[in-house]
Amino acid sequence: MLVFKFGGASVKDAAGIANLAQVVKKYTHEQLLIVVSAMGKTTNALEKLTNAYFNQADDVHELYEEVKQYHYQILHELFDGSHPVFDEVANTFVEIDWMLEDEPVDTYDFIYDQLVSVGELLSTRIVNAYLNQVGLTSKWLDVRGYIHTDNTYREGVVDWPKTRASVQQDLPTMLGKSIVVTQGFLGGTSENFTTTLGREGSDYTASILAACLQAQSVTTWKDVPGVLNADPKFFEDTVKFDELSYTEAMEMTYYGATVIHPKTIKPLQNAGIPLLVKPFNDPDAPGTVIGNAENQRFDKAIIIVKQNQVLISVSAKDHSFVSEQQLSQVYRIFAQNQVKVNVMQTSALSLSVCFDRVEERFEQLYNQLKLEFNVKYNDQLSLITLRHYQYSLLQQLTEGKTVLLQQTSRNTAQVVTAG
Ligand SMILES: Nc1ncnc2c1ncn2[C@@H]1O[C@H](COP(=O)(O)OP(=O)(O)O)[C@@H](O)[C@H]1O
Ligand SMILES: N[C@@H](CC(=O)OP(=O)(O)O)C(=O)O
Repeated sequence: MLVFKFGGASVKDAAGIANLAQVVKKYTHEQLLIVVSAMGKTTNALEKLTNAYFNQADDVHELYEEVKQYHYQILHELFDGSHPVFDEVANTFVEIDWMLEDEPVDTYDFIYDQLVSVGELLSTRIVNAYLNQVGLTSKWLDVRGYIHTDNTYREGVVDWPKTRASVQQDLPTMLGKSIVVTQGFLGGTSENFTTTLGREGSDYTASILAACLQAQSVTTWKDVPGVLNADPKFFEDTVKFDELSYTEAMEMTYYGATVIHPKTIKPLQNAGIPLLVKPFNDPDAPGTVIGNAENQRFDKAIIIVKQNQVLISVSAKDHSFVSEQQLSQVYRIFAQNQVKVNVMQTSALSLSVCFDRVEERFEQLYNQLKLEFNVKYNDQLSLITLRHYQYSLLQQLTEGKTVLLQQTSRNTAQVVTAG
């Protein structure tokens, strides 16, 4: 049994969905579970809609119409107007209609998940209908009844025993009968509310389902030839890895390589399932196999750049030395605000922490820190991480930039720069 994951870029238009079907056609001799993300940039559009609705802004209906138009245009390109998928999609939009009618009373994170999740519900309806239309028998599955999470909205924590039991109970029989198409990124709470697993979490969904089903492999179909030593959107002369160890892949994604969601690798490593990263526009190309590759040599360094970073500097109000108690207090505040620390450095009198600027969380984090400490910060920074680096590359990448923090170990160098 194989698990395929198709991300937003692969299903961004009608041609993408037709291409998905062509890829799937090559594997009809296998049992196939297909995990699909929201189409194109739908999640970003739904995030905007959530913000507008939460703040009761004037453009709520305009933003909603844009999402609708985008989906209906693709539907009209793929299906005859009388196809039942039009009703399925309309019924899915009704979930948004109901929410938008009332004023927001729940928390932002709760509302976010109920609205943003619609992207994956729509894309899977469309993909499933299209596969059936071209003769690839497939069934739509609501993943929210299978991936059980707690109620940490926007960052649902998976209840593995419950998830494993549900998945193992129904999926093997379903997969024996047809292809199964389901949503990435989503989970469900015990009260049947929708959760999401964190932005770009569909890779993680594929990994969870594969681990529960002891799948042969997971393939994530991407717009790149495989895992490269750097993001080709920002660097020229990148090289593709034919193989990569689970450990190296975990390190890369932990430091911010966006090609795979960081939570994806561990469940696959535990279950000994390889992760294939392949190009959706050249399905026969070998891509990258992430598995038990050992003693790998890295002739070229891996470069990971995270933008929109904040470097905050915290010191005691009484100007005393940084103590373990203060360190734990600072970490507690970061954890409470669900802000992940990317790099941390202490000196005698201050503690510097680098993290992603997430607008909805930043203000509260800053205010809480300010209550207990003296706080200064710089923003709009970049965090450059190099794995298997040479000193000359570090110099080259930081040339002409102001370095605000630097940390190096034998394998890894991290630099926070302005600009
Ligand atoms: N080291 C890397 N190797 C390959 N792609 C990378 C790397 N780092 C970042 N990327 C980016 O990851 C993108 C593919 O991942 P993503 O956009 O999450 O795909 P999808 O959402 O379609 O699953 C590429 O377009 C590329 O810009
Ligand atoms: N649609 C969600 C989940 C996801 O994983 O998407 P993608 O596979 O396109 O990165 C997001 O954009 O966050």
